[in-house]
Amino acid sequence: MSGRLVYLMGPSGSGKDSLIDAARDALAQLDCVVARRVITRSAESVGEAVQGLTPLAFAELAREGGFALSWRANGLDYGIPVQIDQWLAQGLHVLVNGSRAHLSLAKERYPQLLPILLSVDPDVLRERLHRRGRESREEIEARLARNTLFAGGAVEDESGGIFLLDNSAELSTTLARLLALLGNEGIVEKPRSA
Ligand SMILES: Nc1ncnc2c1ncn2[C@@H]1O[C@H](COP(=O)(O)OP(=O)(O)OP(=O)(O)O)[C@@H](O)[C@H]1O
Ligand SMILES: O=P(O)(O)OC[C@H]1O[C@H](OP(=O)(O)O)[C@H](O)[C@@H]1O
Repeated sequence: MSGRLVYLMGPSGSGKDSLIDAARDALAQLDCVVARRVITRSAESVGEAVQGLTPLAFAELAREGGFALSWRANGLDYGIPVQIDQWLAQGLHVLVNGSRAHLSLAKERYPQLLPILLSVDPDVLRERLHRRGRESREEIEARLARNTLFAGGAVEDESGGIFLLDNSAELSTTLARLLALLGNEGIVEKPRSA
């Protein structure tokens, strides 16, 4: 039986990495693996544990079929290693930190994927990006501007089967709601044989 791809997306700064980190132990109990992304981001950047590659090395890996999913955003290339297909085939669930713009292509490859959109109040988002301090002021403005591409669009629409998760308040509240959602979708701890 194959596992389910959990596709977590949302604006830069909405808290995807924080939520994934907070959920890591609980996800392991649910046989849900978190995919490690490959990003052409400099190794000095603060943030999630990713594999950093040069644009050239990234392109080479993409040509060799190394990515199950890949996209370009915020001036960077992002890739999800093709290894996730093995995990899914083994019955493990896989959570990816995805891109809103890439959702429709991701759905083509993984029709059963569970799309979750993390959102946050715009003023809170700006404040969190500045406080995190990973990007320059200009880069932060570009990231905030990118959100207008999605405002009011299909990706915000729950009727398209996308689950909306608000992270404007406490992370622990968002975590509890994420785990409840996964449970409702049948992603539950498997009974262990003695
Ligand atoms: N519920 C929350 N309450 C307060 N601060 C939060 C909350 N969730 C996340 N943060 C903080 O907001 C900032 C952005 O969070 P995070 O880096 O997890 O976002 P992200 O969606 O992964 O962004 P990106 O896509 O750019 O990597 C971080 O400094 C994080 O500590
Ligand atoms: O704007 P959209 O298409 O949703 O996504 C763009 C990409 O930017 C963010 O990454 P990061 O802030 O560079 O870590 C997201 O995680 C995503 O991968």
